[in-house]
Amino acid sequence: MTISIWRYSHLALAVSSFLLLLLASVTGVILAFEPVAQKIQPYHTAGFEQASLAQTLPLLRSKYPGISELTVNHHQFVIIKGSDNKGENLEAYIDPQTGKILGTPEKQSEFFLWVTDLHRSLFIHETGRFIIGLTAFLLLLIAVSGTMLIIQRQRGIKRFFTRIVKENAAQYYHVVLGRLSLIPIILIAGTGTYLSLVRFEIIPPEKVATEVDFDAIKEEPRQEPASFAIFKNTLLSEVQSVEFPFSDDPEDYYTLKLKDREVAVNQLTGEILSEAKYPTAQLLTELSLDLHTGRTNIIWAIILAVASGNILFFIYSGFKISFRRRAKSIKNKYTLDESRFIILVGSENGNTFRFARAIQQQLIKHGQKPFLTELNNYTLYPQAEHLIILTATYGLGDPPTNAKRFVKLLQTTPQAQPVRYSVIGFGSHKYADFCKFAFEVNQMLSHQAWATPLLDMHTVNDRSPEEFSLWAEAWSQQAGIALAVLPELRKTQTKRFETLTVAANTCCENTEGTFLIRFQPKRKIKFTSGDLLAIYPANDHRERLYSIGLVQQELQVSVRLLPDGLGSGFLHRLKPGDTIPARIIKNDHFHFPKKATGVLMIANGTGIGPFLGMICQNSQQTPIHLYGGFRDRESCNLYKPFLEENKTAQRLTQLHLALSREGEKQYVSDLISRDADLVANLLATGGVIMICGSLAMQKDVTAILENICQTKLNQNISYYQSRSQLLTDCY
Ligand SMILES: Cc1cc2nc3c(=O)[nH]c(=O)nc-3n(C[C@H](O)[C@H](O)[C@H](O)COP(=O)(O)O)c2cc1C
Repeated sequence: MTISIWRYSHLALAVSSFLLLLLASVTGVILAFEPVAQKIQPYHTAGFEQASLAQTLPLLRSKYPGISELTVNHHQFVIIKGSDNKGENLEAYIDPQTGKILGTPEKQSEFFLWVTDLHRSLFIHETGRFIIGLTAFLLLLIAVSGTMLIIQRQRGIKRFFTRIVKENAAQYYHVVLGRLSLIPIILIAGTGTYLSLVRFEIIPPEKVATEVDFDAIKEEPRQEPASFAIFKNTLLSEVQSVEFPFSDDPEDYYTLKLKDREVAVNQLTGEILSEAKYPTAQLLTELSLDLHTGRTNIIWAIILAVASGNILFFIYSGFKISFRRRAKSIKNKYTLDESRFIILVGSENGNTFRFARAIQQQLIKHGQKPFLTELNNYTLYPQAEHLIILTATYGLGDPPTNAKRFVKLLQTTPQAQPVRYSVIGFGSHKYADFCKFAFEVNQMLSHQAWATPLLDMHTVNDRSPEEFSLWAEAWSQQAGIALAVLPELRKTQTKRFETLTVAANTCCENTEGTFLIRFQPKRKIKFTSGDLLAIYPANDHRERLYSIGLVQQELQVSVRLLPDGLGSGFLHRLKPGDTIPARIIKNDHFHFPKKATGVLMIANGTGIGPFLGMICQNSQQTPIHLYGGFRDRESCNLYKPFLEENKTAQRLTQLHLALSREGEKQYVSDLISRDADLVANLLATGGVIMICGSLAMQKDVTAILENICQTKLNQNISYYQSRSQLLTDCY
């Protein structure tokens, strides 16, 4: 059964009963204090547990000849009723060992009576009792559907009590407290339902049948009550009540109402005149009352109070979670037939929609006509030029409910015209399968003839606005539409510019138009290889991003001079000593892995830039294989001395060059095919593959890696992507 069925049932039940549940819980919390208040009264006596009827009954009968009844209440206080020596009515708490009167039972407090009436029947008698009974039953169903949701969330019944990932406070405590109070709540709800069924005689009442044969009553052999076997063998703690014989007449007898049966005892001989076990329904009713009210045990009463309090919290947090999910509601100004920009969302709890709407609003601001919908609604988009997919991941790397049909739809619905796509995965590193579904979607799109990637896939950990705006900046650059920094998502962030001084620029030394430029930041700033440098070549909103290598404490970027290139032209003209304003953007997903058995770096052209820095920083001598794709030997000469030097220093294990216009005319993808065993072994033993360079190269290499994963490792490539064993930063 899918998560949504349980979720919708859970929500529907909660919505239909929440007002009554609110009332029942508040009154339940109050009523739980009644047994506590009662129990702390000083009528419990030492030795009660050991006292037998043989000790107590003769003593009481001689001390109070008019005694008619003894009762042991739920707090184990002993009460006697009858008349005293002056013929006055007697009702008192007594010490069963001495017969001493300890106090007089008071009437139940008016306040508790009032709350009990409200709790049981809403002051509307039988109708109210029925409504409350139904509410208890609904609570039972809510608890069952909630249990199913926790099992699904925790991925199996065995993991029911394992750690819960803290996504947000409402959700976290809803689940944590739900698990803790599950048993008390099921008991409250189950016993409440049962008591209503008894009350309405849906469970038919059965009478206890104690039939005494008066003709068979004997007067001999007489015994003192203290010697009656039944009295000797019965403890006071097993008794609910004892009715004393009305007179000395042999036909009057003792009636013992014990916990499980009723016994009639001859007052002269101690013989058992009749004995009847209570029917199961009656025993269950007593047990239900004990469990539902906490009347027998002060600790249980407190647990019930806490559980009822938790129900109040569940009502609050449950609605909070639902309102957040309702944030999914989609509003479109334009139809799908007229949109060039299609935004598709996979979201379970609604958060991803916030990001999608921000893109939608930005595009509208730029005069575009975006269309936003759920992944499950994927269809033909006749005007589409751009597909932007934002999706969360759930379960074992599964799609959210509103994206479950997407994979099938994508296979059966090819777009008629070429479309450029970009996928943003929303997930959390706290889960093993980080953004797995998004990786799968990206992979599937890469196999569609009509689809071309506009960008490398981006991931957003824990809904980080910074990571999302990194995608926005990259997308803006490629699409030529500035998605402003999404101020609503980055409320607290203001741009911080650094001043960088050019330390060296190799612009004049080569013919290929590729050059290395190094900067020295004016103030001490923390950055590392793989982070991004944002520059503003025209001193306006136009931003250009370059992947950073940290080399000898300087910030180095590798640039290819493009004809009319705004950013590359600007950098090419810079001379040592020049200063520029720039921003450094953290790019955590493309940092050198802290723990890896080995790293395989794949780059073409200037994509080698961040790897130069990472190799330089490899002081731990993690085995690194660098696969570099260049046109010819000449074009890799810029990096050659540096790489040789690091190889000698054992910071680089092996350099594999693929030259596309010289010798065997190879691409890096050919070398990866050739070294398939090395790749498979690396992935299987916890190594990491990093790719940086053009999207076209990335596509070819990923196809080969996909094949290696499937044939040699029996896994999908997304398995390694979601475990951060395949990192990409391509453009
Ligand atoms: C029960 C549960 C399971 C999750 N499983 C994963 C997972 O396997 N991989 C992952 O990257 N993120 C996982 N996440 C994190 C979500 O994908 C992430 O918080 C996302 O931003 C939620 O977006 P949404 O609110 O639009 O559904 C999980 C979250 C929850 C609550």
